[in-house]
Amino acid sequence: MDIFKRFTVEAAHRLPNVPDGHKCARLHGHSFSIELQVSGEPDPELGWVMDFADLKAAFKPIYEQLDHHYLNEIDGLENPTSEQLAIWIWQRLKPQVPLLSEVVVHETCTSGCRYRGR
Ligand SMILES: Nc1nc2c(c(=O)[nH]1)N=C([C@H](O)[C@H](O)COP(=O)(O)OP(=O)(O)OP(=O)(O)O)CN2
Ligand SMILES: [Zn+2]
Repeated sequence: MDIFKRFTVEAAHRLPNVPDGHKCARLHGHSFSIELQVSGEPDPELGWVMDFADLKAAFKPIYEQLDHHYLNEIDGLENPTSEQLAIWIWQRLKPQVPLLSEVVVHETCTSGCRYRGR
């Protein structure tokens, strides 16, 4: 069974490696929607795969590094595409949440990325 929790990260970025004239080379911001999915069997007594509150607590230090920050200034996010942000989150959260199965980054209402560790 898969459970998920969504977070909104307000952040600025620019994409430094895009071709000349690309709009994303300019500084701009997004309300990134980050969805974390955790997969496993529900505990027979508790009835849940994992307490949503524990997932929120595990993500909190990562969230705080991102929210209301300029992503390009964060170590490992010098080229903060949706793809790189999903990988960056996965690498930091997976050791804390072994049942983590997917990180989804919605950069806009129509664009985003799903990452499952590969
Ligand atoms: N594969 C990727 N492509 C693009 C990324 C990315 O992270 N990965 N990022 C961007 C920009 O950051 C941009 O802010 C988002 O791009 P886009 O979806 O083109 O944004 P729009 O709101 O302009 O989309 P429309 O649906 O066309 O209005 C670019 N590409
Ligand atoms: Zn962008």
